[in-house]
Amino acid sequence: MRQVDEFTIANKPIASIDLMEKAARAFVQSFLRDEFDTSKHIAIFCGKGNNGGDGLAIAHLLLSNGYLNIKVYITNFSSKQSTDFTINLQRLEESRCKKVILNNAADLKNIKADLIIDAILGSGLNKPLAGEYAELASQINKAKKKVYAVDVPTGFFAEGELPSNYNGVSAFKTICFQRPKINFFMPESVLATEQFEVVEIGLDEDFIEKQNTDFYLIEVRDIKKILKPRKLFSHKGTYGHALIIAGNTNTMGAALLSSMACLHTGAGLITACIPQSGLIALNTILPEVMALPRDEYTRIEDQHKYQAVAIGPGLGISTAHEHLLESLIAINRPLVIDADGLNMLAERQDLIEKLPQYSILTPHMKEFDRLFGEHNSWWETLQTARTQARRLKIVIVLKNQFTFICSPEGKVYINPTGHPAMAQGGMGDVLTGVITSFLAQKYTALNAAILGCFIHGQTGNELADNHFVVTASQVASGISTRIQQLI
Ligand SMILES: NC(=O)C1=CN([C@@H]2O[C@H](COP(=O)(O)OP(=O)(O)OC[C@H]3O[C@@H](n4cnc5c(N)ncnc54)[C@H](O)[C@@H]3O)[C@@H](O)[C@H]2O)[C@@H](O)CC1
Repeated sequence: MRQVDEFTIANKPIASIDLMEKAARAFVQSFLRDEFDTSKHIAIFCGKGNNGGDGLAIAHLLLSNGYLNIKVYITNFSSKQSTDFTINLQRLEESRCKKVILNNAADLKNIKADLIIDAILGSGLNKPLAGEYAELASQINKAKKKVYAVDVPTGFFAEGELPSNYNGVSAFKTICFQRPKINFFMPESVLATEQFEVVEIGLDEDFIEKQNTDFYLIEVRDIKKILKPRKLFSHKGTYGHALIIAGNTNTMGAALLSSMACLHTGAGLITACIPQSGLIALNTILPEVMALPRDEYTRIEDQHKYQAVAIGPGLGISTAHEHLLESLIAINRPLVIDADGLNMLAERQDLIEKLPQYSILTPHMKEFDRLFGEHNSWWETLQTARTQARRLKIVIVLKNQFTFICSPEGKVYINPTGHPAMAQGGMGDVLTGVITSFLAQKYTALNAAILGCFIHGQTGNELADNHFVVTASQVASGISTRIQQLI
């Protein structure tokens, strides 16, 4: 972002102070959508770098928007101050804004404010907080006020391994500039911010797009580019035959949910390979889906007739199932492997080495650790996932609130869709069905994973608008409508 910032200033008719003003305006616009009451007392904490410069510009703008109870606290913990901070400080001197200089954190007796804006340190953070900065962050947190952070909460690293003992500011919301920081997608970020919103500040988009990066945020426009409409004169054969090997006596629902999702995502034909005991349920609930009874099964005959094969949801672990997995891997055609398929793989590390290229693994964090060893942080987990995806030439879908899709080329695609209302059993089975369906329809493994995660999460998001909890069945049956809206 720093490079983009410099490029924009050098190549667009915009001075850095004006870019700061645009950033402050964008922050204030977003802030005003949440907080309308102009009688609120707002404490704005400013460092002396550009993050602090933003804070001063925000103070100025809030004053001109009728917020008269603004108090600006300036941290005087270092002698350095940025040019744009200095300019904005001069501008603020001319207003009636109350200012307090903090020479150390102890100068702050108590914070008499309804709201706090944190503009102490932003993306310039280059070491963990210590001394006065750490003390000030602790005092802000102890005040238990609603905190809005400017760009990045003070003390939070935008990228890289997050320290386990976070000691920075804990914000209610971070309003960040132009692009989300990668670490906002890590579960550990909840300690630093409950939510984040990205606001556009006019940085050069063409230049951003051309930057060399291994991290990509999946956006609607990407999905629209990948999705193909159904063609005139096409028939069920056009859209592939998916085989879903799933379900067991007590977990038949997993097979049904996966198959249902596969159906609503548009595969031409679907066969569910389930135990005899599930046939009545399958024929009753999903008459469109064919059955391949699994009782004595250790091999899948005619594997070539399936364009996509998934194994794992609710499958159960047994020697027969392990043989089945081994024989599928031996055929050397890409597979989608989930749940017990992954658990069996974890017990057979030799099979991991033989995984067909462009297979898709869909582990949650625990399954991932069983496969590739324990990790201490999400950043570490993500690095292993990238390395393994590249080494084995597979796609790894690392499931979480924000799912990371690691490609065989070592890139990471971050899926922004999904909702806490979806945190319920069966949701992963549905995702497997959706991805398998896209694979059957001849999307590449990477695109099937990207489409699957995005559309699955977006369907959940839409449902969560009107539901406290969104069930896996609801998501499965809502997928088709969502795809149609995207196309
Ligand atoms: N393109 C962009 O990203 C834009 C950025 N702007 C703002 O500029 C900010 C970045 O500004 P700066 O680069 O001046 O950096 P900061 O304002 O984040 O930090 C100021 C200085 O603090 C020092 N510092 C770092 N870690 C420290 C620590 N742990 N303890 C004590 N001191 C520490 C560093 O020397 C750093 O330069 C962004 O977060 C954003 O708010 C906006 O004004 C406009 C556009």
